[in-house]
Amino acid sequence: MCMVTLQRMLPAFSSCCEDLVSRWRTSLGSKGSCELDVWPELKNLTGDVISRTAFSSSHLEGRKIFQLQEEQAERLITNIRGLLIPGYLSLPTKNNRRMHQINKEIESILKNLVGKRIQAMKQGESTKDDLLSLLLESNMRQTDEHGRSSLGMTIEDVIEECKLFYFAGMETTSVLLTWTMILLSMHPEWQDRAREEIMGLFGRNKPEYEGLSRLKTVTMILYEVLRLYPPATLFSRKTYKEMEIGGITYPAGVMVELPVMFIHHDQHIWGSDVHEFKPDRFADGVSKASNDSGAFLPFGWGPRICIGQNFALLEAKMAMCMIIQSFEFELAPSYSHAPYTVITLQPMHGAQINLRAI
Ligand code: HEM
Repeated sequence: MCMVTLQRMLPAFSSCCEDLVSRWRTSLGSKGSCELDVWPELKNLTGDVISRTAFSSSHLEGRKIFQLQEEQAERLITNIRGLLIPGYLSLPTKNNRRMHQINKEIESILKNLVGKRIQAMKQGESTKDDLLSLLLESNMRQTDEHGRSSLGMTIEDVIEECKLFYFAGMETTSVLLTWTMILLSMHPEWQDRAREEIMGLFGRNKPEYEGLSRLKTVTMILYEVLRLYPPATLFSRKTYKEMEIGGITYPAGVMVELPVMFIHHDQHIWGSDVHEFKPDRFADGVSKASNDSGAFLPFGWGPRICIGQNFALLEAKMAMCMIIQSFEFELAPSYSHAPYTVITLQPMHGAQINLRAI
């Protein structure tokens, strides 16, 4: 996603963050402090951001889709964790019937939404600065340039892409923000350093694009969080023909897993302080942070690298700036540290944090 496009999405980022901060302010009560499990809150935030940036004016419909998809993911995990017998997913169990129904509901909302947008575009209505318009515009351009509609995506493809935005973009960014709040609670000296930088650049004003791209300490902190707690702990590839990797010959059809978590925690690459939270290691950029410039892989690598990485980092910077401008935070006594993987790396018992207004 190019920087100009991202810049145009900034108002959507900041208005979602404003909603979050004012909701948290309301929970503070008369003492000016409160305990909050920030994880579901931050999931709400990133879901809201994707809804608004993907579907702008129709973001309430977008939010409905994402809520349905969240229910779908939970039901799928329940199924996977349960006893798996061949054909189990096709049995008309209560869970499977609901999953089928959810699928139908999502597709029908999306079909309607995409159809309306295509109609509006054909009638020359001004396009919106959202992901759906970007997708449809580039699809139409491709169709025109080549004069063949077969190169463009079908409505079904567009619908699948819209669904992917949620899976790829919402959960990942929410866990990045959650681990960042947890680690800045564990390391208050870094919370202070981040606040100093943020207040120096923006004071109490709304962060703008120029300032966000000058944040150094906050960027180092986000990188260190992504190193220690990568939202995607591994990714997979399949050999499509016989090939040699690292001196071993693999036949076609072998699944190869890249263990991002292990690479990010390898002391031969990062040094003996590998398990410590030390954002300073990124002071001279990613390539100087370790002895292997390709070892930092939170967004994947190669042709399938995350297309949303700039989007995610800008969103995370905006959110952290607005949170840190308004609150000091520390871990609540009820917090218990238990990272575990359910597709993404999550805090098993939530992220209970004490917030205090500043
Ligand atoms: C901290 C946040 C994020 C992390 C850690 C992350 C991580 C990743 C990783 C590791 C991959 C590559 C998977 C592979 O190679 O098999 C990926 C792919 C992808 N990501 Fe992200 N992502 C994040 C945010 C986002 C956002 C916000 C969006 C959309 C707005 C997004 C959209 C995508 C898409 C569409 C792909 C598939 C690209 C392809 O297959 O060509 N991601 N992401």
